[in-house]
Amino acid sequence: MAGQEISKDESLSLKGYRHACHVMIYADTEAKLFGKIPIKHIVLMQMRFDGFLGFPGGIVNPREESLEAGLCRELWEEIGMALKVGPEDHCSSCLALSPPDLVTHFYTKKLREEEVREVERAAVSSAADHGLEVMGMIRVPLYCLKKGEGFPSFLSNSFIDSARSQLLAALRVLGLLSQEELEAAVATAKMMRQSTAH
Ligand SMILES: O=c1[nH]cnc2c1ncn2[C@H]1C[C@H](O)[C@@H](COP(=O)(O)OP(=O)(O)O)O1
Repeated sequence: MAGQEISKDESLSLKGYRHACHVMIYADTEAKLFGKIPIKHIVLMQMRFDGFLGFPGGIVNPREESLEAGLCRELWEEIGMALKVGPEDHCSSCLALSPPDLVTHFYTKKLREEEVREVERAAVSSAADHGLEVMGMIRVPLYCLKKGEGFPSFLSNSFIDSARSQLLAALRVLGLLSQEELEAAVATAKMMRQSTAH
């Protein structure tokens, strides 16, 4: 769950807060699963060292660098290549529910499909954090197949902090999935979690 939304400027005036910046990298694609199911969009997340899914990024100290400069530095460590994320890519800033002294800033960055492939290659071959803090970049399956396979099943995973809410909000705001598709996937994921709970 996400905490209370706050403006980026207001959050930077708060005393004693830490700032975390993360980015959703995405692209359009013509690719089709099994040659027939349109994938439509590539959305990148990562499997973290702690077994949770999240977005690339990390803690930034705004007294030392801008949020965007700090995010790009974190990206260099996690994906192993320079990726420019600027203020124009800012999506939301929220007071985290836990820990209480954290602001989470979220960005979205649209690339071309070939550039996303480059990010994926660099993440494995050059990133300092690969196999350490980051176990690997992953693509989010946005389609929905029978019995909740695809996006609903993906949503049943464990996400770090507000990463799941950030994903759902970004897909809605960017129009990558419709409100109806999102609601159906969330409802199916909830049923899947209940049916597998011990
Ligand atoms: O994807 C995310 N969305 C929202 N919050 C996140 C996400 N990933 C981590 N976090 C939270 C968890 C921590 O409280 C901070 C910083 O985490 P992390 O990315 O692991 O940063 P460092 O490597 O410690 O710099 O944000």
